[in-house]
Amino acid sequence: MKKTPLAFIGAGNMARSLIGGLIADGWDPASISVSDPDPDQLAAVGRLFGTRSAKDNTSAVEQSELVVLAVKPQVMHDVACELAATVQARHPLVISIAAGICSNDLERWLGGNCALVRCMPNTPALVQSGATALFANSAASDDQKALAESILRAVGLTLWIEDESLLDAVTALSGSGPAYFFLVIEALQEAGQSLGLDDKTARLLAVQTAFGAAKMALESRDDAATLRQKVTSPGGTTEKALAVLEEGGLRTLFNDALKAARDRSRELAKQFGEKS
Ligand SMILES: NC(=O)C1=CN([C@@H]2O[C@H](COP(=O)(O)OP(=O)(O)OC[C@H]3O[C@@H](n4cnc5c(N)ncnc54)[C@H](O)[C@@H]3O)[C@@H](O)[C@H]2O)C=CC1
Ligand SMILES: O=C(O)[C@@H]1CCC=N1
Repeated sequence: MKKTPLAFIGAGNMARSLIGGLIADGWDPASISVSDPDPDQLAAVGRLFGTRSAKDNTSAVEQSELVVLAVKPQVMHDVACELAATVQARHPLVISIAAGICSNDLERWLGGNCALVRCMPNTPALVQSGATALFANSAASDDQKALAESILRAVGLTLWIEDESLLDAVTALSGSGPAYFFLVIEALQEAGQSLGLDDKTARLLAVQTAFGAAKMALESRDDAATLRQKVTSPGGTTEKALAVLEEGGLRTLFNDALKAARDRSRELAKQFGEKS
């Protein structure tokens, strides 16, 4: 069992996805301390995973070598300032998963000279199929980078980026991305039902088709466009459906959607990152 003492600050959706994935990968729940001012959230995580519930954020960090900040961007300033003294005394590696909040703002709030990895995971981490891009600040050592990578790799694919500003694009693509695919599954299910399939049948066919397509895209040597062409028989059914999607502007819609998410990530940085 892996026993590096970890703290999760915030016990919400993303913390649960990461903790669930880590435990499934063999992490000892007793080495994970979690804090959250909402007693229901904290109790739910303890019940689900058998992690330790800390009485507050500071005591969670006091016992840990690695701290994952899993709170909303809106509260990151207050949480980081509250933890600054403990972080300066113990020098844990700090990992932030917050959308938008830049490493230099976070480092300043934590008291300066602090090893920091900023990353953008996604909720499929819960089933160890996450995708995470990571960025390390200059204070993070190679060993600390390797530790951060090992945590996120336990819950899926990891890759490093050198240019922190690209995390806004990563957030738009893979951070928010599971929601786009869930929407497509919902839409396919509803369309199947409107053609007469019962809801269970429509759901199963939509979900398994999404899974099969993703698995093929991951495992095949062909790119997505080639795989799409192989489904599309000339004069057949797929051709008709794809023509409707292309004429409806699906590509433009996704382009606009990702731009909107990227811009919101930039706004979050401005809105919540300028505090001293
Ligand atoms: N949900 C997602 O798919 C993803 C979220 N993120 C990022 O993860 C972070 C958390 O997002 P979610 O888990 O979705 O939010 P959430 O709202 O589910 O969880 C946030 C948790 O923080 C707790 N909290 C609030 N104030 C606190 C404080 N002062 N100290 C400690 N805990 C406090 C809340 O009670 C809540 O349980 C955000 O910064 C978000 O940008 C990143 C990748 C994907
Ligand atoms: O919607 C959000 O702001 C967060 C960041 C990426 C996914 N969820």
